[in-house]
Amino acid sequence: MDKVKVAILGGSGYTAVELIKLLLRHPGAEIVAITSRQSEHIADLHPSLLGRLDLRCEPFDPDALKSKGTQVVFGCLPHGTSMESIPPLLERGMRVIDLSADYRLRDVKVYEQWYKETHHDQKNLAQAVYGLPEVYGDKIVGAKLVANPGCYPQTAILGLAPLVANKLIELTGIVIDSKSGVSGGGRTPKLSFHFPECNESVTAYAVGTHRHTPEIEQALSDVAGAPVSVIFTPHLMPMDRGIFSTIYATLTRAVTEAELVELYRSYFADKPFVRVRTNPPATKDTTGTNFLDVCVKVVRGKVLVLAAEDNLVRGASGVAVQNFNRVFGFDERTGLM
Ligand SMILES: NC(=O)C1=CN([C@@H]2O[C@H](COP(=O)(O)OP(=O)(O)OC[C@H]3O[C@@H](n4cnc5c(N)ncnc54)[C@H](OP(=O)(O)O)[C@@H]3O)[C@@H](O)[C@H]2O)C=CC1
Ligand SMILES: CC(=O)N[C@@H](CCC(=O)OP(=O)(O)O)C(=O)O
Repeated sequence: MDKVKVAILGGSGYTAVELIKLLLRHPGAEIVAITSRQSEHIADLHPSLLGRLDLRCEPFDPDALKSKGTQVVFGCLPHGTSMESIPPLLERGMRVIDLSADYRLRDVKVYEQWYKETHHDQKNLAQAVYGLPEVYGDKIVGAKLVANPGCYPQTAILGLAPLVANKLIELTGIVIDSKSGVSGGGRTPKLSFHFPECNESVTAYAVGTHRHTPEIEQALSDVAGAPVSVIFTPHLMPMDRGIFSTIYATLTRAVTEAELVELYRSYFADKPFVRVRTNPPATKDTTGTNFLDVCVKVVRGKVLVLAAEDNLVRGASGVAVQNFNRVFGFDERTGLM
């Protein structure tokens, strides 16, 4: 089988370099182009790629990408920028897996409310598939535009899916307390991520306003078949990478921890990247992998879910490759195990 020809947008960023490393190991993918506003060799932008990929970054030009035979483009751009770049790629018949948030929320009004930006590509929003394979797996097969999920939402959605699918918790007032490493904010410099600002310190941010709230609610409402509402609070942790979420919900009936562990094991039995554990996971257990580790506990009548992942792999580039595998008919695990 010929390799699928791949292009990547936003070459200098963190998700791009993770994606490049994963795709270099993928037997069915060939990177034919990387775009960047910087006309540099990719190994000058990311020295870890020295000797592994001999490619100079190029300016974004949809016709040039098409002329190289590109079949799929991974967008590793900030939200807002992504929706400007993607329409001409789709028009030229290339598929897109977008790592930004621009195509995740089905309701454009919800996007504009939470992102405080006008959505410029409602046409393609209508055909986008939310790329969380464990929930929307069949819809991703052959999709033209995949909206890769956010990093935090994956821990919350997968952590809660078995409970909401089985109506075991109240669907309002679910509390999601999440912590992220600093790479979650990308490579582009921001003051709050400057080493002396965030090292040896922990803080919450975007309290009550974080844009992942509606994304979590949209997916969990799909799983529940009824509206779900959550209180989501992210925290910045002085570590390079990793996300840890502690989730609290109220049980609708008495159930033992052993029954819940069994439920989680059976719900994720055919989902190779979700590992159900009986002890609390640690971010380090998942570093550099596409695994999302989850543990469920019952404490004083409440259910607690503890979930950990690597924000750059499972939270972004790894799940993007998982989606690539689904779109092009590879085994879901290809290049990721
Ligand atoms: N970091 C994470 O953990 C996660 C990130 N995401 C999402 O993935 C996307 C990429 O994130 P990440 O790699 O971390 O971000 P980075 O800031 O590390 O990289 C984004 C890249 O996009 C390019 N870029 C930035 N601004 C513009 C602009 N105005 N116009 C054109 N290109 C621009 C730059 O590349 P160049 O200079 O080469 O042009 C930049 O390096 C974002 O949408 C992010 O929200 C999703 C899940 C997790
Ligand atoms: C630590 C940190 O700043 N994290 C980022 C998460 C970014 C991300 O993955 O989200 P999108 O793809 O939805 O932008 C944030 O909270 O904005």
